[in-house]
Amino acid sequence: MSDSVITLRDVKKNYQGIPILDVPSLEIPAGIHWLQGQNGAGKTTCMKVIAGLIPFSGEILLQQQVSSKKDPVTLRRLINYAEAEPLFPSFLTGRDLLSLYINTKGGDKDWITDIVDILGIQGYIDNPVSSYSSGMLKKLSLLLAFTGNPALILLDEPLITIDTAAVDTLYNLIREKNNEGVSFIITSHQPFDEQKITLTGKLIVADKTITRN
Ligand SMILES: Nc1ncnc2c1ncn2[C@@H]1O[C@H](COP(=O)(O)OP(=O)(O)OP(=O)(O)O)[C@@H](O)[C@H]1O
Repeated sequence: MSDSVITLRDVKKNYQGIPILDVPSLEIPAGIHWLQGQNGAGKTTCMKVIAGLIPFSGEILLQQQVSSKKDPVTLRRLINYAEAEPLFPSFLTGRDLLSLYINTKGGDKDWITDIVDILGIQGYIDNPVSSYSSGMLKKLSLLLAFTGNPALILLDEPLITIDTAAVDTLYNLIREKNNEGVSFIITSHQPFDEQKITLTGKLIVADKTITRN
């Protein structure tokens, strides 16, 4: 695997003409990165740009090979994203969403089923997501971010609303997948337990740009 997981080249993102991100050049090495910045600095915008979920100008390269310009579909398949405050169509059940993700993204179904059990989602997986509490919804959304065979997983505020047992499970999942070569970019306003995951470095979003620290 290339040492670089994500490269940004002249990436610019505006909302209604207002510049939010302007990153001339950034290379992010493989590993586990903590994306930091003040409220409104542009962390979520940065994740949505990298995940290919919102339009932007410039180019993103995954592992110096897969280009957002030339191969956006492959790029999206290899990058998973869990939103800070997930929203899903209310009439779908957790199982509907899980099946949809597994069918679209592939990956190891048995491994995912084991995680459903470990996270304790099996008790409500057949209920519509409209009946889920915010923590239940968050666990489901984190689980969905681990489906398929991603090269990079983006987790936006994964520690909020989940209980301490789920936080430990999440740390274990991150460690396990990182050992298999998956990289992570994670935002959190709370510090990580660095006894449980080893961070590669920090990415700071400020003044519309992103710097490595
Ligand atoms: N859909 C949108 N339309 C217009 N402006 C937006 C939109 N989404 C975000 N913004 C603006 O872009 C800027 C960056 O927002 P973003 O959500 O990326 O920040 P953040 O660093 O994730 O913040 P927080 O720590 O509060 O979650 C903010 O000024 C915000 O108001």
